[in-house]
Amino acid sequence: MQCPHFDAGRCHSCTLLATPYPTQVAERAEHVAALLDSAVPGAAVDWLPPVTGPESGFRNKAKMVVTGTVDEPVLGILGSATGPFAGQGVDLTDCGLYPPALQDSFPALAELITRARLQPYDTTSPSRGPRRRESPRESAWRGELKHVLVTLSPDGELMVRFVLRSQEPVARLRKHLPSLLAALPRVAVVSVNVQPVHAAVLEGDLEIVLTERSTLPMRVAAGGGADDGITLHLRPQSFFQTNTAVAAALYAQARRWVDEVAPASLWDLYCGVGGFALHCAAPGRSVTGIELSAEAIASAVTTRDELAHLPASAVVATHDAAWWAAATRDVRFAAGDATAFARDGGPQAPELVVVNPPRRGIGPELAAWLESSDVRHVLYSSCNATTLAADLAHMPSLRPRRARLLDMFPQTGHYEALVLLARA
Ligand SMILES: C[S@@+](CC[C@H](N)C(=O)[O-])C[C@H]1O[C@@H](n2cnc3c(N)ncnc32)[C@H](O)[C@@H]1O
Repeated sequence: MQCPHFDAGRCHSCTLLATPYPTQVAERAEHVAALLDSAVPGAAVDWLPPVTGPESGFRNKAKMVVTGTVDEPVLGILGSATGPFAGQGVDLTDCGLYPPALQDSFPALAELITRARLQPYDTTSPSRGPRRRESPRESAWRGELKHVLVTLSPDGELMVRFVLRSQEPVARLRKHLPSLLAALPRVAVVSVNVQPVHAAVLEGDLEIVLTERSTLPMRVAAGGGADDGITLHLRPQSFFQTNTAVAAALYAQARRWVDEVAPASLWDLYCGVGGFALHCAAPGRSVTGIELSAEAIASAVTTRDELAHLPASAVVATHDAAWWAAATRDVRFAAGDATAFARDGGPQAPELVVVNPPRRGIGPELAAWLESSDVRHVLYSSCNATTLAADLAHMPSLRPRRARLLDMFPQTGHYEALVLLARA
């Protein structure tokens, strides 16, 4: 794939652009197999062929740093610390990783920034004198708008979040919101996130939703059909897998392996908005999802309740309304720390545990708990095979049996790996 920004040295994100895509996939497959082999020597792992999706236009979310001026805002990234673009805003509105519907939203968003006078946050210079630089207080930096975060649903709707330094511009944003909604009628949710700290942090704790709707419906359909996917609800501060097509394949694969094992009880730790829990639900199966973000838990509960009360004629993910009413009867979600829940949870250990942690992995404490528990199977979905391998080394009694690479982030060294472990 060719990219003018990469060629000119303006953006270095897609480190493997020069490598043909089939070679990239083969190398990633070798990489994860070698890591698993070194973590668990001699494990007889049945590898399924890698799941791939489109090579470009696959990112469902754009995280745009806003630089430039209020009259000419630049949406993209800040050039890397060294080199010819250091400290400069780089326009990435035509980035090839974004689908056309995301790219098409950027001009109207830039126009709103100008109309509502959302001055881009100036990360480079405190406004008043050297003493401020010695003691960097947030008030010393100019500007308000830090990032614009845009998520595209598979059905073409958008969620737009403005990350601001303070609430000062919120009234202006509200006033000009109708013009944005007129220009982009597929915008379902608009919110402000307040991130008051001068630090390389994408977003803060406070979220103010400006639209009537607060969730973006994300239909994840492995087969692509209108009624074969579950529609997950996504609130502004919740995590969602970056590549919706590959995420659908990930949840479908998880469901197939879980149904083969047919556990009566399952925990989905690090459950986010409930993707694994809800895809793996079944009549007679008790499912518990645990997640740190209360917003994500609220989203998961919304989806569960929607599935529990489908209209009699509805068919979702090939099951009818009666099946879903039975499948969701024993599905619960709770906000909390995954390790603390397992350690202090009190309830009997389930037959199967799904874990899908952030890049740092589940860590030695949860791995040790799983190792010494009665859990028969673990389904580990990982976006970082190095921490996956380290975690597996802490669970020698749980042997990897089946595995699959899911190519979630083409053009980069990153990928998702799904591994089914069974107690030896
Ligand atoms: C890779 S995401 C997976 C989310 C979800 N399984 C999915 O498929 O979208 C990891 C999730 O773990 C959550 N998380 C981070 N630390 C956690 C912790 N200590 N305990 C529970 N959840 C945590 C994050 O908020 C995030 O939603």
